Amino acid sequence: MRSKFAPEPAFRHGQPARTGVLLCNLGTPEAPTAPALRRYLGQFLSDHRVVEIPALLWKPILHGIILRVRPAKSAAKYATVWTPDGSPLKVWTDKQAKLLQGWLGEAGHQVRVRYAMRYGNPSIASQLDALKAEGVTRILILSAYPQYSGTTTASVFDDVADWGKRQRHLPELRFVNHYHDDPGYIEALARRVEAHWREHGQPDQLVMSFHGVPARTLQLGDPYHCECYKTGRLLAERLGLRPDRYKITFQSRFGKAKWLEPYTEPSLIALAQAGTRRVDVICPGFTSDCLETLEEISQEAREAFLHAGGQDFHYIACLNDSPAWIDALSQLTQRHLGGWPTQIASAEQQQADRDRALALGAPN
Ligand SMILES: C=CC1=C(C)c2cc3[nH]c(cc4nc(cc5[nH]c(cc1n2)c(C)c5CCC(=O)O)C(CCC(=O)O)=C4C)c(C)c3C=C
Ligand SMILES: [Fe+2]
Ligand SMILES: [Fe+2]
Repeated sequence: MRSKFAPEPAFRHGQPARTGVLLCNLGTPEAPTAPALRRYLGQFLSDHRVVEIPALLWKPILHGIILRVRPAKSAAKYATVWTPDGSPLKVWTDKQAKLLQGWLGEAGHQVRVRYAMRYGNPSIASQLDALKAEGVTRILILSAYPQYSGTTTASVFDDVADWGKRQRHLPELRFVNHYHDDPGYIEALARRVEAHWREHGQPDQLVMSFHGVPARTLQLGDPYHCECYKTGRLLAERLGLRPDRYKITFQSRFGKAKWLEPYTEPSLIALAQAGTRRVDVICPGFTSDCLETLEEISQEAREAFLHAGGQDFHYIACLNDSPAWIDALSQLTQRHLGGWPTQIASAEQQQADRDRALALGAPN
């Protein structure tokens, strides 16, 4: 009888435990084309964590309508943000993983950093396999989502658990649930905003736009809404903004059901109509720029605000490869690795690693 467990390499007695960090992001299509979008959306929207409609009802809608119409429309939007190196989400996540590896210290300090995508490639399973093949026996799963949501964070957990079901020799696993109020994360966001304001002055309103989820999930106990509000409040406090100078909104609504409100675009239109001349928009829940920030906010929402009478619209880029963010990621990782004997490097070695990571291309 064939076993469902993959064959294991011979157990290496006496070798030091190696630690892996897997930075997991949502996923993105392989190309800005309708067939690539069909594959990506097919996998994404079949996840019951994302669309909580019974499969018997949802499958005919997904395959009969959505996957016939949406791929071409979404592909056209992706084409407007695609870079020579591929999808922005993948480019930034790849770079963050490389920089984090440098910040933490490379070979010799026993920590190996990789990134994976929940949908599409590189898959979570392939990167967990790769870490195991590199001799890693302890893995920290770190999602790119600061705010916990069943639709994203828990879905990453499901995928890791599915992989685990196929392993005979499991690594030790740790899972970061959220870091929506992490001081390093808030500081990195604040520095992003302050850098923008040093160059362009302050707006009348700072709009903090988070990805939406169905409103029902809040009633059912998902903490996402509360965590977005806490992030927003902490960022405003750090920036010294009074409550009438900022607004928290939710974007990227999908389908006809009620999602978390207030919605971003109608809020921007209302602000313009009420005489707000300049808005700055930041998307704190997205740690990498992607379709939802570069197209939906920086293009579509900008146009809606200006069309409604607003004068000036500034989009503030995501954390991407900002040094304060990589530093926050590194602190967060080290805290969650606490207790695992990973031989974190000396202060001098860490500085040398940061210099090397910066030479990889992070701006100052
Ligand atoms: C169908 C419901 C969706 C839920 C629930 C949802 C939650 C959710 N998503 C993100 C982050 C991202 N979503 C992105 C794209 C995207 N999201 C949905 C739908 C839901 N998201 C779709 C259909 C798409 C694809 C684009 C489209 O066709 O409109 C992205 C960008 C990916 C990229 O390639 O650039 C991100 C990031 C979060 C954080 C979240 C819940 C908190
Ligand atoms: Fe989404
Ligand atoms: Fe969108």
